[in-house]
Amino acid sequence: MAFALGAHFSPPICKVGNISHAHADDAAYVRRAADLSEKSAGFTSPHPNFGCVIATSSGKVAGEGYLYAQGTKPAEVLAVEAGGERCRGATAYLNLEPGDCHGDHTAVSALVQAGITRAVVGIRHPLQHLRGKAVCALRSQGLQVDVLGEDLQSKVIEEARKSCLLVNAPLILRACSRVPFSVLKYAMTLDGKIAASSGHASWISSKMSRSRVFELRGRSDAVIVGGNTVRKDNPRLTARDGGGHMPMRIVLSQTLNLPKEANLWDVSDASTIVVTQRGARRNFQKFLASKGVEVVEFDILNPRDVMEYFHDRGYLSILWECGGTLAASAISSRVIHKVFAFVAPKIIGGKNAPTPVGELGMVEMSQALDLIDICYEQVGPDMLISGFLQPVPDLMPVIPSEDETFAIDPTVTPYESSVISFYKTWDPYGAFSNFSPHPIQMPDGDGNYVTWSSVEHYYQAQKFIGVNDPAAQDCVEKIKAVRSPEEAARIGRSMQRQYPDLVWSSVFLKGISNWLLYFDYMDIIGITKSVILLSTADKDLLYYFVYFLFFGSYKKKKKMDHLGGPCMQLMNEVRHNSSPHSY
Ligand SMILES: NC(=O)C1=CN([C@@H]2O[C@H](COP(=O)(O)OP(=O)(O)OC[C@H]3O[C@@H](n4cnc5c(N)ncnc54)[C@H](OP(=O)(O)O)[C@@H]3O)[C@@H](O)[C@H]2O)C=CC1
Ligand SMILES: Nc1c(N[C@@H]2O[C@H](COP(=O)(O)O)[C@@H](O)[C@H]2O)[nH]c(=O)[nH]c1=O
Repeated sequence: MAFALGAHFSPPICKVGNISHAHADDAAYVRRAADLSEKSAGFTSPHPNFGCVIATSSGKVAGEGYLYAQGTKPAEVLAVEAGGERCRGATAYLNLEPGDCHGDHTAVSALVQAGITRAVVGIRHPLQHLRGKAVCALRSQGLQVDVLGEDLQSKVIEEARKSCLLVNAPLILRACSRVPFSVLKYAMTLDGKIAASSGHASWISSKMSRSRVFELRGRSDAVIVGGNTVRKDNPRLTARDGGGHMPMRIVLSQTLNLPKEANLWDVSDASTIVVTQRGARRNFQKFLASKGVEVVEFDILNPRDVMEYFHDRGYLSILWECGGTLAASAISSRVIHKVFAFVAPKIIGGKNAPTPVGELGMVEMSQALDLIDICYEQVGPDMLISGFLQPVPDLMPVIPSEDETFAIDPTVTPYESSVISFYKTWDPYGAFSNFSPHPIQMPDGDGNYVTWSSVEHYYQAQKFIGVNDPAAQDCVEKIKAVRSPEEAARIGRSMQRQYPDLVWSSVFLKGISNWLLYFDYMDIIGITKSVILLSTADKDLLYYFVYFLFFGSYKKKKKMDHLGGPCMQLMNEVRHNSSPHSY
């Protein structure tokens, strides 16, 4: 699949004065960058969408690129590679200011070295620790940098800026709130029902609409349903594209009165988490755990707390495919940002047939929630109506960080400052992440050094190396071949789910050495152990991957099975020993 193109895109011609002509061109190229940036959707877990278009002074596109996945080549690098010599004196159009999770200014250096003389940036990076850095770096290298809405202002520019905001809405939201971007999707008949009175709902929307839903799932970190939808529909909630990104499946159930036989308990294709109320049906919780389903308990199960929890676990984008009961609760809790309603030209009737949104406590039409930025699209015989329930926060002038908001309004709780949380490479401290895109060299069984694209590639492959089974060897080769650490993780985890016995014992034995490798890896990427010691001296280092079943759960301090305990012990030693750790 090509993702760096020498494309044939030309901006629409505008015949009004020179400035508006230039603005129309700039706006069209930035919009093109925003459209391109979306092409990565569904390949890996959602990540910031970056696109880059390079246009020559005569208005021809020299090269284009988009970020395929976390940890792969930046869009700017791909675009200058495609543009070659034609980049000299050209303008680079970026929907989003580059983020520097590599620690080596890759995107900025690529543009400078290619001879780009002007950059037009759709929006500044929303994350505080990256915001403005690349714009400054490019300017300090002598490039003219125009940021939409700051250096360029007009109606067309404003529209282009908006397309940049929309294409990265989940990231923007992450910068200013503590919940993931949530989309409520449903399919209803023309008379507003999401099922017949019997509860039967397959199918309301057409095959084409349902394929569109698979695509939406592929763009999401997780899909959520309520307990009743599990009981009535026995859904699978997979993206169905055979090998692409599979969202986590999440069930919210207070009673845990769920069937023993359910498609969601088969975790061979995708993982499932059941979120429930503390103490609910302990035996059923054990049963779910035996199936490989994670159970998370809350004191009171409300959508906002659940969303804050998944935000803290690094989730960026959630698709709600529940019925009206949970949908109403989620809307009331103000966690739903966007709605996708598929309306099918069918009438089913039924006084008690369920509707998409249950009780919201509104009594007058003036209280109705108005959608904004509405789109109407025909999908086969159905109409898809989408729109935002809450505006995407504007970055102008600057979204205050939660810490800054706390300084003004102490009732707003800032992030727990004693915890360093990282998972995604673009988060603060993201370079610590096992997804960080730095190749490592590790000795193989014969002592020869082999290069792995990232620690994640190496780690996932270790699960199968030495396992005497052709399927395991095939899996190692697949892991080696994929470009992004997240793809490596997907292959490794899905094999692990399919063949738990094959994998487990070998991983267990290798576990500690992998952890030690992790510290070596930090040396490789230039973060020495002493820096770790300094920067974490009075902090709890919260490694998200200790959530994984294998490591046990450090945060919940519940199960320190497998590696959870030894990891924390080792970390405490590293943190508190002044002498270098011996390994
Ligand atoms: N056409 C469509 O797009 C869709 C249609 N449907 C249809 O809708 C019907 C089911 O609708 P509905 O009963 O509303 O299903 P929901 O998916 O909304 O499930 C409701 C259940 O969610 C759980 N829940 C957990 N936390 C909360 C909370 N804070 N507030 C509310 N509920 C919570 C409870 O589960 P528990 O009881 O286990 O504690 C509750 O009974 C089915 O007939 C199904 O076919 C469903 C989804 C989409
Ligand atoms: N009935 C209905 C939908 N229902 C939703 O899809 C789920 C089933 O997903 P799966 O088992 O993966 O095919 C179901 O539980 C409910 O959330 N969706 C739609 O796009 N159109 C429809 O007509």
